[in-house]
Amino acid sequence: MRNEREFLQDKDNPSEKTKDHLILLRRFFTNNSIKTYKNLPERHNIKLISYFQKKELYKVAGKRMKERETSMTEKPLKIKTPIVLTIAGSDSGGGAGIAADLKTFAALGVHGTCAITSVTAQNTTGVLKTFDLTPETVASQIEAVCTDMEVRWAKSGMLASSEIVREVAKEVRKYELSLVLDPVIAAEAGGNLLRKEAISVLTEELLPLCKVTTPNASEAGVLAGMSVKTPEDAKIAARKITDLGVEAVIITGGHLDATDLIYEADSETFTRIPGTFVKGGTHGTGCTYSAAVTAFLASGDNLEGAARKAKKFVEKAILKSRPAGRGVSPVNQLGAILEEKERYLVLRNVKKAVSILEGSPDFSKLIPEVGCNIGMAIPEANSYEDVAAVEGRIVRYMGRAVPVGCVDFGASRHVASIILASLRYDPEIRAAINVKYSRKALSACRDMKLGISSFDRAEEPENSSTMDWGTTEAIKKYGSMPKVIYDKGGQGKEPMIRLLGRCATEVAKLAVELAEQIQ
Ligand SMILES: Cc1ncc(COP(=O)(O)OP(=O)(O)O)c(N)n1
Ligand SMILES: Cc1nc(C(=O)O)sc1CCOP(=O)(O)O
Repeated sequence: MRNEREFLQDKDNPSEKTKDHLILLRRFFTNNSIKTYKNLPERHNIKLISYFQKKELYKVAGKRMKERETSMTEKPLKIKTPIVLTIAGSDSGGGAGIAADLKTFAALGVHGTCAITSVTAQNTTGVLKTFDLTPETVASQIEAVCTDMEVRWAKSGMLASSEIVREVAKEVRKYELSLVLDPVIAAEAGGNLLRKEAISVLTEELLPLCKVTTPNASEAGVLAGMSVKTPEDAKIAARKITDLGVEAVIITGGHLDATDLIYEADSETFTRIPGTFVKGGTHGTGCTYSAAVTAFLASGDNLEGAARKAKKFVEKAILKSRPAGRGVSPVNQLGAILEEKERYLVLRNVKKAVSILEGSPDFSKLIPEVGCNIGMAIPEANSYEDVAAVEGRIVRYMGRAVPVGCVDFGASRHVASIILASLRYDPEIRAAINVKYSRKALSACRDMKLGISSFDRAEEPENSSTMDWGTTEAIKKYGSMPKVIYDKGGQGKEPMIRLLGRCATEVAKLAVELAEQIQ
């Protein structure tokens, strides 16, 4: 299909012209508003075509007009956000209980509501005092939420007393809630959260109404009446717990081998979900996990899917925890989800940067023999997996810059090392590209008034990583963050120029500008 100008300049073959013209017009109407229709005949010089079918034009226009009318009269599409409820205690330290639950719900895109069972005076060192609310207060909150909003999935945390457990069981029946029960018995840092006498009420009156329960090893031990010290014990305990009437149990492995164990009573199946022990604050982990399982189930995941996603989410939330207080720091739910968003933004930026490079014929001349890569890191990156770059690098092919593979995290070593080293000095500098070294290129960098520094491979100590050491050396020598770091190579090592910046598109534009300067 020719473009409009080629078409109008072609004075031969009117029948082909008409056919092409009609296709052009159809495209026009598909892509543009009907209002511009009146201007169309002049633009397309319709008189040129003797048997231009006006009818055809009107047919297309009419159809488009009708489509627009119906789309305007249709009711706007309602996308439902799941509404979930947490029935739990408050933690004045903001790490566990409803604070953790509501943060988790918000991070995972469901609307969270709450019924508070107990107010705890708590911080990172433990629970100092608890003030239980009356069962009536708890029931009232559940009623307020459930009579107004469509709540299907709920979770329970700290239930404090036999009376509250009984009341919650009544409300779960009344509103036919699908309940995820986190059997909160004590806080990790110390302090009872469920009275001893309430344990049997929990197992006999509430547990049989639940879809899932999410104990850790010691809570599973209490529910099953045995000690859970090994993965084998966990299997036995899981069966015993479902014998109490709950449909499924997930015994979290944080206190065992980091593997979670799901047991579903109906199918009598065990599923193991391996994980890794991660370092960071863990206060609120149990609450966050059960809230995440609830949010994923409410969003339509099956139990295994919800459990897998919840585990990953909690691991990230632990990694992202921030020091708070003198005891166990709380997990960071929003940090966990923001990192996902950052990764998406970084991927998008690197992809855009690659298309800037692909679109510049001049740039291909700056590609070194070993190829070039462009990378960008997420904020606070600390591993290659936190830097996105081009798999297999960018090479020169038929006078053009061609990315060999896709943009992905973990795709670079050299450029990623340069970025990770730069980040340590200036967290704003998150992107880099390597380009071919030449005296001309270096002097163009000077003309462009870019701050330049360098390192000498001959001075590199043994057993160091060249990129990490070289970047660090160059930054130290310059006294602040240079825009350009070069080295003149070494035995079997190509000399190289690296351009640094805040994002991948910034360094891509800089590289294209440099390429244009040295033409
Ligand atoms: C009010 C309140 N509810 C529950 C807990 C227990 O939270 P959990 O997530 O199990 O975390 P740790 O307390 O074990 O860190 C709580 N502490 N407070
Ligand atoms: C081989 C090589 N050396 C570079 C340097 O800066 O010295 S850049 C480079 C190519 C890019 O590698 P990657 O895909 O590992 O980032």
